[in-house]
Amino acid sequence: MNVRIALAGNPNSGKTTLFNALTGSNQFVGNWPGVTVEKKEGKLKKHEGVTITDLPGIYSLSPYTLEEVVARNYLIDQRPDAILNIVDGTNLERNLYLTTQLTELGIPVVIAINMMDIVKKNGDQINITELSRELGCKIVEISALKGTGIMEAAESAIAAAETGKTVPMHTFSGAVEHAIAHIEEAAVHDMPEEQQRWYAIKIFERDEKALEKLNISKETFAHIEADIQAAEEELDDDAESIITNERYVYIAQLMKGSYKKRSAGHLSTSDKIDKVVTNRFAALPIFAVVMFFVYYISVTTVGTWATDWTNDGLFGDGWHLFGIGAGQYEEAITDYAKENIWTEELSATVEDAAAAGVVGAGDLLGAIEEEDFGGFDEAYGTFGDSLAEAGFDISETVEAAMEEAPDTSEYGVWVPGIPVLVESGLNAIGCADWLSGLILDGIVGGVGAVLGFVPQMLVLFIFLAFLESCGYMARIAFVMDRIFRKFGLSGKSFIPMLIGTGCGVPGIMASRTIENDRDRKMTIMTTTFIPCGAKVPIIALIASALFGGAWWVAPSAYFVGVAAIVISGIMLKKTKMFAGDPAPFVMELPAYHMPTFGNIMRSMWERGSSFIRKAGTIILLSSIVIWAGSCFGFVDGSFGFSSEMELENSVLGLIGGAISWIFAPLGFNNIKATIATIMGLVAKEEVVGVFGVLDFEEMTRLAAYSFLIFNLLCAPCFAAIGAIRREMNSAKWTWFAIGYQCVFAYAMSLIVYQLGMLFTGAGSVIGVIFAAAVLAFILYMLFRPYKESNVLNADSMKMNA
Ligand SMILES: Nc1nc2c(ncn2[C@@H]2O[C@H](COP(=O)(O)OP(=O)(O)OP(=O)(O)O)[C@@H](O)[C@H]2O)c(=O)[nH]1
Ligand SMILES: [Mg+2]
Repeated sequence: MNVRIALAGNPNSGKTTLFNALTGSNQFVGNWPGVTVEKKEGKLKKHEGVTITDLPGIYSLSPYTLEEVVARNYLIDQRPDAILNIVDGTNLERNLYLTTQLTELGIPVVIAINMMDIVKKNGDQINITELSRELGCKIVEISALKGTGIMEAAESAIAAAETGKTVPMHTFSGAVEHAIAHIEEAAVHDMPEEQQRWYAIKIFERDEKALEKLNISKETFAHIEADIQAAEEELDDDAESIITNERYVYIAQLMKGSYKKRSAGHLSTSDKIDKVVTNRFAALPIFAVVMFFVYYISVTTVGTWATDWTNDGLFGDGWHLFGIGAGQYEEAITDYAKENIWTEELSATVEDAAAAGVVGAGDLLGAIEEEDFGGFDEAYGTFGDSLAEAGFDISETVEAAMEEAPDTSEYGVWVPGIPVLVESGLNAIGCADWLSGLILDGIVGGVGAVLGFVPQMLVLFIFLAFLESCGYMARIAFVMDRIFRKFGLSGKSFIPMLIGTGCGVPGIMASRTIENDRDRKMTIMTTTFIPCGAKVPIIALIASALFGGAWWVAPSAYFVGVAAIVISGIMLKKTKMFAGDPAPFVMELPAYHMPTFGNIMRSMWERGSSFIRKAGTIILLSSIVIWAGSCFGFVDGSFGFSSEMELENSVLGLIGGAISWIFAPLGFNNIKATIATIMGLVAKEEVVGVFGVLDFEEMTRLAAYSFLIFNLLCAPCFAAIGAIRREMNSAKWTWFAIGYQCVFAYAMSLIVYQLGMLFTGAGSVIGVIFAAAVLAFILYMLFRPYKESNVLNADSMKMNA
């Protein structure tokens, strides 16, 4: 026995929630319409040979958008053995429109009325027996979220699949039925009987896709056309509207007989919340504050704390178990530092350096004044060399004192970090030098550097999952529409960008819900400007290593992404390819609800686990490649391996050195930054991975920020480029998208770096002139009056070819 059951229903009715519950899958669920854009298959739990297919949501079987086509084609061409029609009980009337069409397909239908928990809470009543009799199929009340009734629904669908078809109970008016009967006779009588009615209705509606598929001869068609026109004349409307109207009349009558709403007219809690969060003036500030806190908490506070522990503890020297002994150590080391490190002489040197404006001296001074040894140690590690170079060498005092300093592991319960354990393990077995180098520097160092950021990302994903599944993000799409519209994108473009905060690949795929081809292309091109999960570590690394964990770095990266989208939208809209207004925004706003803990965790894990999987595969591999590239090279004129290879002589260094000039105008023409940027194309996590393997090399803050901007905005990783290729379905458009992203990133970094250098007083004349020219061009594009032209659309067609 092999039964195929398809879950079909309106967007946001709970299909995927039910699918996950029935099959134990982990498909993404969100509280807005259009979450699922591809069909997904799974096996029904505790039942042999039952396959369940989750489909994208559809409002009718006449699709408008790409993902709706996926659903319709599956139902019509693959013909599942039964359809489990998920109906949102809180929106019964609108949902039944699809039901009336599904029952005509000649496939057995079982209706599952979902969200019964809310329906009951609202005190509304649905008369199942009556409705079931009228529609001619079995109805089960369920709550996919709470898990009630779901197995019964699935089992009813299996039973329906085994016993045969659903008989459509609804008949259209006389004139229409007359025409349909004729059409069945003339055009589709050689089809399986149960499919005839559906095709006849579609032919009556003059549905292009159905007509295309059936290949009806000219004479037959003329004959049919006469029948259709007769009905149109009699009912004084066009065929498609006749069918639509009659369906609505039928549904209204169904509702009258089987649905009782408790109270009408009073504002629901959802409406009350919406009055505030979608308020014309307050909406954006509220959103900005919400996003600020999300990024601030996940990257700066909780995130930093968790990441510090993984980086310095788990993948570092080690940590105090449960913090036992940490306090004593803190006291001991502070006392020791006050006596031996922060001598008057050293403090004076640092003060002088700070007065002379040496980078990092302020951080050191601050740490000394606050008696914060951790902060001092970190700042010394980063800026010690630059102080020495500027003639304020404090290394002698510090290094000498550190020899005798109290050791963390003598206090409390000390758990050594993974590198320490691995190193002592390798030493114990007398491992060869190169092998322990590969394992420690290549694998543990590279993969560890990336994994260290996992906690931070998980925190971010929890917040995003909450905002998504409670329904807030759907409002933001609505609010953003008012703004996005001004620069040529619709609010619908916001959803892909939102999903893109996790990973660009599903983000790009989510652009399928956008009907208008031009809007969709523009969204695909700009979605990856939003920092994805893999870019978060880059932001965090630069924020902590070069900006001393400044609070504004992480939110600023997010706003750079949004600004890039806005600027690109305005500029692109003024080009030939994207001229024209975005399609009107239509999306229903789902009711708010409290997400379940399980759902949030699932969503977080969905996004986070791919990151961890990548660490185990592609990042592991490229870490090894980078390690090898940095250890093999030319020593004294001959090629070979050395664990003490100078970067400049290594293979990696030679490659990086050969092309680093490209980034000179952006301020980071050093070999590591170049290699990191290139490896970023493999996976953005690699940018951090490279610094992990190759150690962080000093950059000025301005150069680092320029490096950050470039890496945030330039072409995404290969996986995302692949997604762009698939969704654009054209090599030309893919190249155009990548080219645009890289050029745009370059321009932005150039402007920031060169004009920033002006403020430091060290700007170069040529650089500033170039940057100013680029800025002037962008401003010109932004403020140039907008001309619409018809000829231009032809060009966009050409590019599609
Ligand atoms: N209160 C309540 N909420 C539910 C129930 N079932 C689903 N939801 C919520 O409804 C929202 C939409 O659920 P999904 O499963 O993503 O809906 P879908 O039909 O797959 O949506 P698309 O993929 O967009 O077509 C989510 O926020 C769910 O948590 C239910 O029985 N009760
Ligand atoms: Mg879904």
